[in-house]
Amino acid sequence: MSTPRHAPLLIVEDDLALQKQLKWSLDRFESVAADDVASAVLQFRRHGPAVVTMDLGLPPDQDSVSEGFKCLERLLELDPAVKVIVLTGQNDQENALRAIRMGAYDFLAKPVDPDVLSLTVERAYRLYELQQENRRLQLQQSSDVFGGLITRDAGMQKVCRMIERVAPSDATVLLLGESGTGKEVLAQGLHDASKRKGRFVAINCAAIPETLLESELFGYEKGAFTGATKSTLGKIETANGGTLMLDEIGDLPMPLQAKLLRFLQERVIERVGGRQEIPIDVRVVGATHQDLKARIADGRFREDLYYRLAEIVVEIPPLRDRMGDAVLLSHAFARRFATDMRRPVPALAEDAVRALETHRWPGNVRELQNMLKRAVIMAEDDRITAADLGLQARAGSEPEPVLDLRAIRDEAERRAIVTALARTDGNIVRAAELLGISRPTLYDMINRLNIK
Ligand SMILES: Nc1ncnc2c1ncn2[C@@H]1O[C@H](COP(=O)(O)OP(=O)(O)OP(=O)(O)O)[C@@H](O)[C@H]1O
Repeated sequence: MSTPRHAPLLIVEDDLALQKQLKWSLDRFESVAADDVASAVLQFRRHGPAVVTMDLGLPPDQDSVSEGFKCLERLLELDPAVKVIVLTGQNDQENALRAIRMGAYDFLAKPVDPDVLSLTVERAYRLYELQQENRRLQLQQSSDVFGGLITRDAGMQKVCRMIERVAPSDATVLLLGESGTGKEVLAQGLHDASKRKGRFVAINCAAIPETLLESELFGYEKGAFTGATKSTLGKIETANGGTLMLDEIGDLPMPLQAKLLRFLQERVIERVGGRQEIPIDVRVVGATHQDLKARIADGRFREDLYYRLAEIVVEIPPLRDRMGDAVLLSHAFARRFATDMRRPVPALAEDAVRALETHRWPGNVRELQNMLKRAVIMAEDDRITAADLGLQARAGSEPEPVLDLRAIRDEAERRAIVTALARTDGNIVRAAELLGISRPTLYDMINRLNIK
């Protein structure tokens, strides 16, 4: 195995002859040396070693182990991932174990067998590298592709993985989800993960008057209409080489739907008032909260355009269906807004948590974000209450979510048994088979759960 380029071996040994010997027997590893705590810390800061071999008896008190333990503590403080191999005296089991308890990777008794030492160092390097790689992968997974998107919900995480998977392709993606569910965040994430060189450009088709939308999208030539004093690029051309997000595409007027379809088929545009066809390489992401199938049935959306846009359809779950996310997001937003406002980060009071868990979130994450901003401003004594959120706990309006695991388990078991019995028309033997349990166990459960 070769030495990792950026992380040398640090040898801490005050006996210079021994230091030399160690360096020599470990010469296949790039190494630096130190002979006391101060120089070890200095070398550590300078070189960021992956592995350290260390004598416990260091000056000024070579006969005790106090300096050695001090050194071990300091190095692990600087990098808890570093692998320290402690070299102890013969029969010094107690100190060896103490070092391991403090976080040392391994110990060897002096005089050290060079082959054993070399092997131990190599193993330490391998472990260090694996842990680094692991950390790198974890960071990548929770990377900023989604610009700080927060979720622990399985459905939403599936959406993120799906976006990451389709990102490198050129497929047109249609994001379906209620307002405020994070469609724009996901479209931007798709662009970032695609590594396309051009820009991410978003246009809200519902927010621009129909008369202006065509020139917004396709651009115009000088003199195309009154006020067109110079040629201007449209959003499609601006996004050339990148990604174009057509938000609220369900609201695109019919004449523009025809023009967009032509663009998606031929990948060329003509600016308003222009005659030249301009080839464009752009990844298109459509997004809408509308039911496009219903709009097709009503004759308000072109079916052929739908199939051009819907190469990949991603359905984004509304916030009320994301388990635990409302409270998770609330903590995150409380932290963010309080930090921005240079105020202490408030805690969520119990009635606030309950109200957050039961609210229906018609405006999804955007609604929650606004609510938390207001609450951080309103909150007194570092606590956000349901009243600060403007969510009065409505007595009896929603049942409180059950958190009792036994009750949840009983309910799930009851449902499975009732379903199995229904499927097998009350046949206990077949129901037990279906459930993967024995017949007596099924009888016991039927009794315990009081299933009639
Ligand atoms: N999971 C999330 N974690 C953190 N912030 C989020 C998350 N989802 C959305 N947001 C934030 O909520 C706001 C609304 O998100 P976004 O604009 O992406 O929603 P949208 O679905 O595109 O809304 P609309 O349909 O109304 O355009 C943004 O400020 C966004 O940063």
